[in-house]
Amino acid sequence: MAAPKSCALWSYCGRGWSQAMWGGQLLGLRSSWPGTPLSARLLSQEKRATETHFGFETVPEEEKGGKVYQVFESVAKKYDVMNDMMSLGIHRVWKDLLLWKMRPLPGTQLLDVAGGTGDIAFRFLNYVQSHHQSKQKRQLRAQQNLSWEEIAKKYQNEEDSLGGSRVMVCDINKEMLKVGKQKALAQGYRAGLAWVLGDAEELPFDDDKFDIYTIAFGIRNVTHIDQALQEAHRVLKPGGQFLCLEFSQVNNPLISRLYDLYSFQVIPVLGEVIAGDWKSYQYLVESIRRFPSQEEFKEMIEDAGFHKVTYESLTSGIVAIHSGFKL
Ligand SMILES: COc1cc(O)cc(C/C=C(\C)CC/C=C(\C)CC/C=C(\C)CC/C=C(\C)CC/C=C(\C)CC/C=C(\C)CC/C=C(\C)CC/C=C(\C)CC/C=C(\C)CCC=C(C)C)c1O
Ligand SMILES: C[S@@+](CC[C@H](N)C(=O)[O-])C[C@H]1O[C@@H](n2cnc3c(N)ncnc32)[C@H](O)[C@@H]1O
Repeated sequence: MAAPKSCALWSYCGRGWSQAMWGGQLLGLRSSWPGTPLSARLLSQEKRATETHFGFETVPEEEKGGKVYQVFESVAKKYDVMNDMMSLGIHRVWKDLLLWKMRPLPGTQLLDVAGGTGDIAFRFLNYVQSHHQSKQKRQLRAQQNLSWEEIAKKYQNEEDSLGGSRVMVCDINKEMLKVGKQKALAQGYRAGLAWVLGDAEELPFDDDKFDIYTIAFGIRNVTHIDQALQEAHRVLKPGGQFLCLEFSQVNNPLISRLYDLYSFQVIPVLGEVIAGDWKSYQYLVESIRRFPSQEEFKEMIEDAGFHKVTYESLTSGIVAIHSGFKL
């Protein structure tokens, strides 16, 4: 595996360890195993406290980042086609709905974390461009005395066609970003778009920098979700919005049974047949089941300091869009 050499991965391992030490001490105070020396008890509890989940597997915290990296390195090239096949295109509707909920204003600075192959960023650029163009058309119609040269000039300026809006795609995985950049090139996205390698738990940006932070199908894969939420809060400007699209909890028992059947019996098979990768798609469905419910995740967002936290369940709760504001 080509694990990222950036210090980001090392430093979050570092933080994971110190958090675990803290957790271990807390557990140590509460525990009461007779006959075991204190040092041994603390050591064993520290060890347990550094464990986390990778799907249904229990792994040491410091190993999760590398395992997640391997998954997305392995699926990167087939990622987009897999999503269309597995969801019968429904993931496109969910992503469109995220944009409709966002309703970016002219000049919006968006940070799309775990942005992968750029689906959210491209939708953002389409949205701001089409809204800016209709506004421009209205203005041009109002200015009857402009020459054709002046009109043509207005349409030619690519940067201007976005009304000052920009999107930064940030992802920890080089291969996902590589596919995203190739897609951008092929589909003609250039202006207002930047790609950066970075960890959601330790974002390489200053405080109070972005108007909107999005994370779509990304936060489930992060080792310390609370840390990623705090980072989201830090980099947003006051008044900025946090938006997260993620798998959630199905609220209808019949659909839930069908959903389980489809998830566990069909998805890994599709993963194997289309991407030659059963394990990564087994991880996908397991990680979905491990992710907190709508209400639990709402609380976590509030704990990170966000206000006016709400969510909307889509497709019977298969996914949900969470929103919060930094005040
Ligand atoms: C490695 O990590 C990852 C890799 C990735 O490629 C992607 C992600 C992140 C995910 C996204 C970006 C989103 C796109 C990906 C997905 C939606 C895949 C995950 C899918 C699920 C967890 C299952 C839910 C899927 C859907 C709601 C999409 C619609 C699918 C269907 C309606 C299935 C229809 C298929 C058949 C009828 C084929 C035959 C199936 C069987 C024999 C099995 C039994 C199935 C049924 C009885 C019907 C299936 C019923 C449901 C799925 C429930 C339907 C519920 C409603 C209509 C409300 C990543 O992290
Ligand atoms: C399922 S993909 C989602 C991609 C895209 N947002 C979409 O909706 O199609 C999950 C992405 O999260 C990224 N990721 C996982 N852990 C991360 C972390 N700690 N920091 C940043 N990105 C991460 C993966 O590399 C992958 O590209």
